[in-house]
Amino acid sequence: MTWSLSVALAERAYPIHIGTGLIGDRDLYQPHLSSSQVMIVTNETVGPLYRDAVLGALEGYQVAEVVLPDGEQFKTLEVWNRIFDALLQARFGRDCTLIALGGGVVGDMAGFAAACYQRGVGFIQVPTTLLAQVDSSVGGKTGINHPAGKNMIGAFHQPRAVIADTATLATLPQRELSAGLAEVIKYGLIRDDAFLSWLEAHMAELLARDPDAIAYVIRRSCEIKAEIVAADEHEAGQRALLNLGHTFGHAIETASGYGAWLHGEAVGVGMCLAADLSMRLGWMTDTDLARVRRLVTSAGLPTAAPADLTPEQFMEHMSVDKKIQDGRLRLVLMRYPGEALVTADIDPDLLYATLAVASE
Ligand SMILES: NC(=O)c1ccc[n+]([C@@H]2O[C@H](COP(=O)([O-])OP(=O)(O)OC[C@H]3O[C@@H](n4cnc5c(N)ncnc54)[C@H](O)[C@@H]3O)[C@@H](O)[C@H]2O)c1
Ligand SMILES: O=C(O)C(=O)C[C@@H](O)[C@H](O)[C@H](O)COP(=O)(O)O
Ligand SMILES: [Zn+2]
Repeated sequence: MTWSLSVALAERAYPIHIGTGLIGDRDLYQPHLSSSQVMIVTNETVGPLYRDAVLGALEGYQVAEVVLPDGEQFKTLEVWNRIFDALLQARFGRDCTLIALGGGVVGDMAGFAAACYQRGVGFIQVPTTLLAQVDSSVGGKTGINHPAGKNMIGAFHQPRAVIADTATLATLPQRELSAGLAEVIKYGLIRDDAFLSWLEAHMAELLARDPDAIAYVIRRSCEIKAEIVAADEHEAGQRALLNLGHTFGHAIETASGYGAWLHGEAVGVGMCLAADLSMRLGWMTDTDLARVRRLVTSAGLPTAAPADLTPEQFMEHMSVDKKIQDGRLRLVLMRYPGEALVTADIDPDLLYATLAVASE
């Protein structure tokens, strides 16, 4: 069974295909290739597993490949530049197409390279992690990290298509599966209490990789993300809700120097901290907070920040958050599980109180 949905962005609308065995389906790629020149951007883990399937779909095309080192710590300017070296070495022109084959790190870097190469070329997302299939391959946020902050250098550049082959998840390590579930939980918390209840009831099936359960959460997550992106492509408003847990989570990732914490793990902790602060503000109840923490735990994710990250260090890292306006920190918090909001109206003492218990 294949589901296809569309990200409704007028002349830049694009399909998201979700199903098993899609990675080798020539018909899904062909309409989105601008010429015979195709560059596969992958990493040293995913390339050996799935490049042949992609190559099978591209017979007759002039295909080149660039293989990046694997890990969040390599989402850097220096490593990103290797994509341009490869494109120039292959003498690829403005009508080439990039294929991002891998998780969110490869997708963000390849997408940003596509945004910049010769001032912009097309790219196709072929996400191979749960996190990338439910979140990072959709919506056109691309970029790289800076030592001082996550995703600090980047561009909005939408893919031409997303081809999410759920069969690729068979080789994904369990820790990475859990990391992907953090972003899935996020969608429930920001706008779908029924989905949240469904996740509570089916977490064991998801962790056991039941194919129907996995396909359902990818589809529902992509539906929610596609709807939000279509309404607010450049994050002028409601798209910021997709950042629930990320101001705290990005601080954890940056403080740890990238890589020790998976993005999804940091976001899981971040959502617990957002729930804690929402409770201190009198919005959520302690029952709601316990529910959020229980769900995050049930997905195999941590709920506590590193013990050596002080509130002052947290604040320092959070002070470069991209949602800051007029020098004021804005956070995504929750009125209750299933309804999030963005607010700058944050009592510093309550925020400090949340950060002071972050590692508990
Ligand atoms: N652009 C966005 O909207 C967006 C959204 C969420 C996250 N992100 C970014 O995505 C990144 C996290 O993505 P991620 O969680 O996919 O991490 P990742 O890209 O590092 O992939 C996780 C690990 O799984 C391996 N892997 C990938 N697919 C595999 C497979 N099928 N089988 C076996 N191993 C496989 C990778 O090599 C890597 O070691 C972060 O940099 C985050 O900032 C971006
Ligand atoms: O697509 C979005 O918008 C998101 O915020 C999705 C997030 O899960 C993702 O981690 C994103 O890269 C964070 O964006 P940033 O602007 O805070 O770097
Ligand atoms: Zn994220």
